[in-house]
Amino acid sequence: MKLDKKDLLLYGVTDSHYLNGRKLCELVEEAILGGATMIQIREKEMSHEEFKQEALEVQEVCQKYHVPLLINDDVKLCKEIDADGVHIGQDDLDLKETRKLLGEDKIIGVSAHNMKEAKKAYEDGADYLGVGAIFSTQTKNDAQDVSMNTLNEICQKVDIPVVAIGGINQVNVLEFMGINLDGVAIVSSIFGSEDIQKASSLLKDKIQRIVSNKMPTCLTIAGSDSSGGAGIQADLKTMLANRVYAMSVIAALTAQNTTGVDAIYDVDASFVASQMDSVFTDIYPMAVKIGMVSQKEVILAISEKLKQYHARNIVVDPVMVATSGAKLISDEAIDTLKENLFPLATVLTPNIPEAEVLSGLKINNEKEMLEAAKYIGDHYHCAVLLKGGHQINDANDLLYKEEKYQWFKGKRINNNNTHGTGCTLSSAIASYLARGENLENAVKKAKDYISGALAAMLDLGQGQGPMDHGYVLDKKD
Ligand SMILES: Nc1ncnc2c1ncn2[C@@H]1O[C@H](COP(=O)(O)OP(=O)(O)O)[C@@H](O)[C@H]1O
Ligand SMILES: Cc1ncc(COP(=O)(O)O)c(N)n1
Ligand SMILES: [Mg+2]
Repeated sequence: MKLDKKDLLLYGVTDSHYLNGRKLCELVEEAILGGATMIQIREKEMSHEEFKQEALEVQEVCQKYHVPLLINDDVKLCKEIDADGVHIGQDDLDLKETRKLLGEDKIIGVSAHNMKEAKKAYEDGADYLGVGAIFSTQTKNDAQDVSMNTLNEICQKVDIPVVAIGGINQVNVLEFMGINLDGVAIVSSIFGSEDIQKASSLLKDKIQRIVSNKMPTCLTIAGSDSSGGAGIQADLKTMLANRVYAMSVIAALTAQNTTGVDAIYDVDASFVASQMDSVFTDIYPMAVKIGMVSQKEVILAISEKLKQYHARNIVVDPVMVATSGAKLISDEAIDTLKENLFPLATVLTPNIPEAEVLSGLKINNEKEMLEAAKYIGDHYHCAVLLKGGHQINDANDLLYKEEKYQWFKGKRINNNNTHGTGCTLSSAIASYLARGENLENAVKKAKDYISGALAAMLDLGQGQGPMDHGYVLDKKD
């Protein structure tokens, strides 16, 4: 039997610690009834004869439901009972040797912990890769940790199916959203469950949606702008216009229009946390933009939740003052931002006045922009996009990342309606990160988008009006 990559979707790996006096074949049957698409038996502490007896019983169940059965490590046993294949680790038998012994018709899976091992396994003829441990796991205490980035890179660059393994459960399985994998291999969250069938069914449902999803997902955590040009409203419009699915966690409400901010109503930190739980445990965002967060407790809650859910592609717009001049954050909160949120950021996007506050430097020209960006990036260990919308003549933005500078040039558009420019730019960057672009390309595309939105010359309101976020839709007329 050759491997059909659909068989990897929910790959149940057994562990006799979870038997509780029951037979392994019964547990496997429950897992298959719940939706397991492939089974591996993995017994580290059994005699060959015992293992063989158990394997034969499991094989009968697997054959009944046409589910492939693989044996962990034991090539001899695989041959003896004519199982569908083996899974081998880096320290077990050599892959080429295993292929010689088993022939082309058997499935051989290989564990990989990094790109080098993954490429070698591919070259030597592995049928699939098991990449992990992604999360910490009790099943295997010597397991090496593999980052989500490494997993993603292996999925993109190595041309054989990939399953993730290691500590995957009902909640963290959602973190694979946007990673191009073929399935998940699971021990405890299937075989250690009270109801194996139900647990398998829930996991299958989640992983199925993730594997087949084509829509990038993006979250904004920010303040509401009643006039719709900045904050949450600008973010959602921007994300839609840049073709990602947009979600929002509202961290503050403002009574605001194009002439100014009339009132601010803070949202409770615990309610911000609840919103984040609701989002992250259902539609996991592939990028997160953070805008106006005015209170210390709210910032602390946000950073805790971002860590808990291992959020990635985090764009932090350190909103301090609205374009209209109103202060949007307390001084105490600025310190909390620096300490708790900046270290989690993929990129920070201060405007010139914000960069002055964060660096303590005056910025009057492009040379001083370089100095301030470097100071902030080196200080907070993240990339910095210092926006050139204020004071300095051209609308040139500066990216400082890992000691390198890159300018994103923009012609200054003679448009006084710049309400929400910062919100819009950071949301567009998050959208392109969610779409899988690297930071440099995401900034370039976001800059093109905002230039177009300004050039559309919408003119609403009595003050500094909003941009036309939907200008890209005109092309479809
Ligand atoms: N008049 C303008 N013409 C062209 N681009 C602009 C103009 N004003 C702002 N931008 C661009 O909009 C983005 C947001 O910048 P900025 O207005 O400085 O941020 P903020 O809204 O946080 O103050 C940047 O890419 C900046 O270059
Ligand atoms: C709720 C809210 N959040 C952020 C901004 C900043 O606006 P800008 O993008 O112009 O800096 C704003 N005016 N209101
Ligand atoms: Mg602005």
